[in-house]
Amino acid sequence: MDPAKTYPSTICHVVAMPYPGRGHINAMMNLCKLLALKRPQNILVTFVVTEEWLGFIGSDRKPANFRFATVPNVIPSELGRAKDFPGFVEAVYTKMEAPFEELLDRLEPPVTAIVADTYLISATRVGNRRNIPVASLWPMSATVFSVLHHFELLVQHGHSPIEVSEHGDELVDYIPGVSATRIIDLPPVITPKLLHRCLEGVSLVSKAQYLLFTSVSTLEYEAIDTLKAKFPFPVYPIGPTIPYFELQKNSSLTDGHIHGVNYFRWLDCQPIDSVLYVSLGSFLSISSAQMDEIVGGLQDSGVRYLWVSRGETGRVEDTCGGDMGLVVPWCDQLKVLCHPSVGGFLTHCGWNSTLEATFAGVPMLTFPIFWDQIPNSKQIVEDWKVGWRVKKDVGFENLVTRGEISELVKRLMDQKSNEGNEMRKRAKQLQEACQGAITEGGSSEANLDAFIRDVSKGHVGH
Ligand SMILES: O=c1ccn([C@@H]2O[C@H](COP(=O)(O)OP(=O)(O)O[C@H]3O[C@H](CO)[C@@H](O)[C@H](O)[C@H]3O)[C@@H](O)[C@H]2O)c(=O)[nH]1
Repeated sequence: MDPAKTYPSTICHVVAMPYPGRGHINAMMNLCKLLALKRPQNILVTFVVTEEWLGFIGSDRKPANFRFATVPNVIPSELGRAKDFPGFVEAVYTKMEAPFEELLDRLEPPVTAIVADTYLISATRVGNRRNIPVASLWPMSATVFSVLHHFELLVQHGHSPIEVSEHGDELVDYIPGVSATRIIDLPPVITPKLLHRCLEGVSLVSKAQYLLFTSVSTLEYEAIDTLKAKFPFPVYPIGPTIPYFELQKNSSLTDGHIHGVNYFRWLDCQPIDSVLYVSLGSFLSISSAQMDEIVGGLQDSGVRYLWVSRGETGRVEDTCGGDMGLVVPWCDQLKVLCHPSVGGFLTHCGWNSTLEATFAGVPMLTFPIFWDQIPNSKQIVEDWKVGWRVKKDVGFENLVTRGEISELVKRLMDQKSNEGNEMRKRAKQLQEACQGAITEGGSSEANLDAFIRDVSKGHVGH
């Protein structure tokens, strides 16, 4: 669709505003592509990012009725964002409203609905002021949403603020829809100001007209059901918001080239379920001493691995390398996880990675680093029982040793072990639940259709 073209006023124009971070943008992008693909004639999606982010994603494949629009770089650069995370969040909360509103003034055709990341409170405010319906997209688990939505309960029980080093093992069993969780497995308070900002985003959901979850209803049935009962508007789990609809697009022979290596071809040559995929996130990194233990543990295990390592690629390559492993700076993660040779995932438990591994039926070793990754790890290990913890006590300095890592990796990848087989069986069950949700008549598919029907009311062809 040509941005300069005029569109019929009857077209349903959805403006999407993601939070400017990879995990958030990916989820919003996948939702928007699905919306556009489902109604190629009746929906136009305008996806709003900063000029810097357009440089990163502007050349991505997209449907014809999906276009980008930009706001100026009013926030600190993505490159080095982790250096002052609180400052970055503050800028997102305070600097994006005016340029977003100015952009809306210029956009044609008139905007029918805004889909905004829950953390983008400015987009909700602008929508409210202009009487445009807002769908708040929560990019993390419904469980984490429930914890934050009921944060007052933690305060009432004396569990926040709290000294985690002394009370970390106390159980929180009063958050509606959330299974009993140790304090140490809840999202940690990074700074009081950040917590305040985050709670502000969650509380502003009450001013939206829809709440969308990137999750799947069967994965978090109780949390989602409780929240459905709380809000007077539709709550739609539409996940997993991962690019499953692009899985068939390229064959592994033409795809997968990076730095002169074709990692898909390498995977094709490995035995089934033999490769551990390692990715510990793009944003915050672990200490170099811990990294050395992981590298050593992997080598000692004798297990094959494909490691996505940003920043430290050279260092990891120098130490790893060899026939057993491949180190790349980036890969097509969902496709890698779905490759038959991949039998395990050492993950930082970002929510998208968690959904992707679940969709692919791959058991996990969890190494959460911060925020929602910690409860995600708990959910993977204790609730779904599709993984084991590598890092047990996030926030404490003690290293997980190479010996511990090597043992866990060997145990996970041992195709003959009973406990491993039990876990693989459960991973396949969750995989079926995820894949069922997106097939015709599945829960997420039905929710997405209902959402499209709701927002396109009054527009032709809904
Ligand atoms: O080589 C790679 C590495 C990553 N990815 C993709 O990048 C995304 C990463 O997302 P996620 O796993 O959620 O990690 P983060 O980028 O760290 O996500 C941030 O955003 C998430 C969603 O809000 C939160 O759950 C995390 O804690 C937060 O760090 C996923 O879709 C991956 O498939 C690739 O495609 N190739």
